[in-house]
Amino acid sequence: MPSSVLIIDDEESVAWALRKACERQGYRVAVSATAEAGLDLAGQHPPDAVFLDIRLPGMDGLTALGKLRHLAPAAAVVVITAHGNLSTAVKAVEGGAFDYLSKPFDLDQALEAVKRAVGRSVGANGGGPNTPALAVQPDDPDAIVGRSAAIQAVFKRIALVAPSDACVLVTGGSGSGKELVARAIHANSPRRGKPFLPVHVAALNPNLVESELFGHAKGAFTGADRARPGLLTLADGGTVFLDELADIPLPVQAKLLRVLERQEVLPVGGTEAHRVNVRVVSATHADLSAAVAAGTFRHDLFFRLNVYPIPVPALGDRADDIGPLAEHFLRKFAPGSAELPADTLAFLKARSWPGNVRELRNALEHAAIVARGGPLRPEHFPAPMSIPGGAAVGDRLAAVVREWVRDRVDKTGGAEPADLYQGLLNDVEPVLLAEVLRQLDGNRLAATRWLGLARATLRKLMRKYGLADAAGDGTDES
Ligand SMILES: Nc1ncnc2c1ncn2[C@@H]1O[C@H](COP(=O)(O)OP(=O)(O)OP(=O)(O)O)[C@@H](O)[C@H]1O
Repeated sequence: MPSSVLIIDDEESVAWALRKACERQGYRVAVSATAEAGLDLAGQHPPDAVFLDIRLPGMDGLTALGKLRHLAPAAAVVVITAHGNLSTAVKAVEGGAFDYLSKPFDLDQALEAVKRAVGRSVGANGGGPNTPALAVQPDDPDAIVGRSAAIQAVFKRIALVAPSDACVLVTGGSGSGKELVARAIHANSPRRGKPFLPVHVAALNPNLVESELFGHAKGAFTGADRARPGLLTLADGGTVFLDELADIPLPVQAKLLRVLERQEVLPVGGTEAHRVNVRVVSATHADLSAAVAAGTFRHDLFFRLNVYPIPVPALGDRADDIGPLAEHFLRKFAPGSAELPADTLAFLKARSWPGNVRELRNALEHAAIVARGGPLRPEHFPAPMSIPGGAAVGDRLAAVVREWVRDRVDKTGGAEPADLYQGLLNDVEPVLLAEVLRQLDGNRLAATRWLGLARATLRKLMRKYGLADAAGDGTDES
């Protein structure tokens, strides 16, 4: 008998598209626009999988989720949400949701989820009555503010991994919120009554990283006049957050691996290891796989720490979050006074944020001071910060491309932009060709190799951009 899918969503177009996609896969499909009707259907014919929207007229999806668990305990529920927050994601996982999709999603994603859902064994998901209650409230200083689809994907990953003991590697640019993510994992885990200890590896004296982490025995080195426990021991039962993972010296990496594999710590100069129970969440803005390839980071440790990756998107890639974040920070810096007019918000969305959310927060604090209680205007904001060597050149290029697109869109004055793709090439190609030719003293044959272009293509492009005369050296051209 074909597997059956129940779709509970009041958005007709979404329900229709899901139904068609599922029917094409050979599933039997029932649809309802309200939770109440959906529960009736589920009671009569318990489905194998359910798509359940959170925002519904009448009973909301999260309440319905609890009821579905009783009515159709074997059904795998894929929760769908638009503008969900961490609370929604955690509640969905707690309520036993099998998966979580944020709108807009593409149909392939949905089909992937439903395939896994109908194929799973009952009770295989991590949710259930033993998962902890939501620990981060919206007004909490550690609340992760945002409503973009990109940040909702982060909420989902936090919610799914929090109840376990798995090591998590949080990646993302400087100031993007990696430590907040680590705190949210701890706060929503069963370890939340125990310490959360952040270790900023880059800020530690390299000679002391080892004793900071593992502690030392009395007399281990000059000045060690008494034994001292390390951070891993102090965090026993809780979570250690290792920030700037790439900066951990190689010998310390070997020792850390031992802690993770055996759950025991050997203090510097000590002879006896003792057991600890810590969960490690780590973060990096560096490309750790490149560090592994270069031999500066142990691959076995990398795989051990990267059991569950959570990439935090750059602020420039989630401009929809800038409004809610700005309101959140202004409530702190200028409660009740500072106003953010629409054109200032548009300005904030269009500019680049190499320092991500931290830069936005600092810029708003600055602007609130300069505006002295009046509405915030673009001229009240400091220029985008430059991170010398901080952002990889690829990241800076990506930021510039984003700015270029926004600039083009703004310039159309509300009309639809045209030929963006060719426009960007027209701006970028001549710079690329001219720089390569300059570096090769105009040698076109070598330039075709560097660029990976056919000679005829290079010749055509040079003519197009008026580079032929300037760069010609006659070495290889007829
Ligand atoms: N989504 C968010 N909502 C609210 N505040 C945020 C958010 N993301 C980041 N912040 C704030 O921005 C600042 C920087 O965040 P955080 O320290 O978590 O970033 P990070 O990626 O760990 O930075 P670094 O790479 O420098 O270690 C903090 O003050 C944090 O509270």
